[in-house]
Amino acid sequence: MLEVCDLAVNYRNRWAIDGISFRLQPGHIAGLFGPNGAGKSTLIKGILGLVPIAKGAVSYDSQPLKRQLKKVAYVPQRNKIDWDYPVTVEKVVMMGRIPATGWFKQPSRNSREIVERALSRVGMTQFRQHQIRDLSGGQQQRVFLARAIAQEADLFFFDEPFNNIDYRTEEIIFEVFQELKQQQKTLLVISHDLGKTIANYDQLLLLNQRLIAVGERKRVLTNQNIQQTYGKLVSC
Ligand SMILES: Nc1ncnc2c1ncn2[C@@H]1O[C@H](COP(=O)(O)OP(=O)(O)OP(=O)(O)O)[C@@H](O)[C@H]1O
Repeated sequence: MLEVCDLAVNYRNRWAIDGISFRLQPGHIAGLFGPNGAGKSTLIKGILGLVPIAKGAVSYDSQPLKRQLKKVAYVPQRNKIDWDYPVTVEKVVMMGRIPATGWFKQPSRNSREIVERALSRVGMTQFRQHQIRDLSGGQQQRVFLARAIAQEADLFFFDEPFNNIDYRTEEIIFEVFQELKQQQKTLLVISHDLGKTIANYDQLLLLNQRLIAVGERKRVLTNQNIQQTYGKLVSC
């Protein structure tokens, strides 16, 4: 189980997030929602130690998560990635194997098979030798999903994977999420869609600097919680 306890991140004397506590169970998909600037990306970065945390603790199976980062797959927002970097699709997915095999080692046959299966799963096999910068946004997102699959992690963090993608890519992403859930993985996904895709999440978190609500969909999506999170009523 992932446990976040009283987490806070401060940027230049301003609290981006404060007092965040929650737990995520294996075999659950959690959706993290909140307005722009609510601190959603910061929360994931704080959990992973990618930004300094001002206070709080994060543990996985009762041990500090920072000592178990090999078990984590993280897919950042697409617009935060340098897409001009010259690298092929296959190499990007193979990078998912580095935590397991180490740097500077020739990929094992097992790793090559895992990468092949991951590429096939997201429908990108025929693009394996393409440069990542030449792909469409949705194709790039599929490649990063394949890299996360290839990592064979226990915990998965996705920052807005659904931005600017087509319907089929969205479908593939949710199919893979369900497969990971069946494998008892733990998923935390940032999204903005409080519409029909909300049914894919077992647990919702509403964030606006503080955690407004966390838990099962029906209990979380009350008008009062949504108003507190977004500052106005939205239909969902
Ligand atoms: N490196 C940084 N230095 C200073 N302030 C930052 C930094 N990163 C984020 N912030 C600020 O912290 C707040 C939370 O940002 P964050 O990116 O976590 O929000 P978000 O909920 O992910 O937003 P969005 O939905 O727009 O992606 C914002 O006010 C942002 O301007």
